[in-house]
Amino acid sequence: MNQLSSSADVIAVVPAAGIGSRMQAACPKQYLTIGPLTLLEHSVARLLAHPAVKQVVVPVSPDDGWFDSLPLAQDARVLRVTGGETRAESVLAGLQTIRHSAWVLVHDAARPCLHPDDLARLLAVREHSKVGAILAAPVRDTMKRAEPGKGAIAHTVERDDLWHALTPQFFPHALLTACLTRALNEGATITDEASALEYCGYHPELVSGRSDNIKVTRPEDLALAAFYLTQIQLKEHA
Ligand SMILES: Nc1ccn([C@@H]2O[C@H](COP(=O)(O)OP(=O)(O)OP(=O)(O)O)[C@@H](O)[C@H]2O)c(=O)n1
Ligand SMILES: C[C@](O)(CO)[C@H](O)COP(=O)(O)O
Repeated sequence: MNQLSSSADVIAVVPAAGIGSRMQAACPKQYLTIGPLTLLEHSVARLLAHPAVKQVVVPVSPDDGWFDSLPLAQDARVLRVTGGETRAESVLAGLQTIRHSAWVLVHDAARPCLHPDDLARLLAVREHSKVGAILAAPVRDTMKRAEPGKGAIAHTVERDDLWHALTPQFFPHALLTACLTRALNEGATITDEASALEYCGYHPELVSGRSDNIKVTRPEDLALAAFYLTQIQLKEHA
């Protein structure tokens, strides 16, 4: 990738090598469309709309047959790399292509509704933090822990201080790469980037984010994401 002009610049990794099995769609969900664009294109565009985000690395499946047909593939700011068997391995593959960026953002391709204000507040964390932060939304519902393997309630989970982890997640490049590498090498269960830092003893900050920053995961999520994205874009162009 081109050397960045300033250490203030940020590179994003947008993991897009999943198959979207829970979506039960004809193609991986990152290539489903809202309006004229795929979820991937919406997610990348919302990151590149911020002036600090200079480049985006997109890990895709080795046999991905969709990415190269997108206009995105011709954008000099976007680099396709080969993803891994898990989201964490895909993110690490993306991180390993980055040479000159002190901080990195990781954002799910399946989260097209990122609000610019949330992104700006997350990026501001680097002005005071050396560990980084994630966007997160406080839990609203009463949370239940199920009895393992049964459709019955074991107990209610205390919801004070309980948050939904969202993305983007924002960390020093060297710290995230080191923590993710160690966590994967040691067989830790890593479902987001913050869990790799937690595994290594760090405590990333929680930046309260909008609950409409949903991850399109199940069939009913696509229409909701389309509604939220339309609402955000209407306000941006008001
Ligand atoms: N090996 C993988 C698995 C997932 N992802 C990406 O990580 C993001 C969040 O993962 P998830 O929502 O679980 O996507 P999928 O794994 O595709 O969905 P599913 O679990 O339903 O198959 C998605 O953008 C997905 O493309 C990835 O880059 N590499
Ligand atoms: C990273 C993430 O979106 C934070 O909530 C989530 O962990 C991704 O989980 P998935 O099962 O890979 O969708």
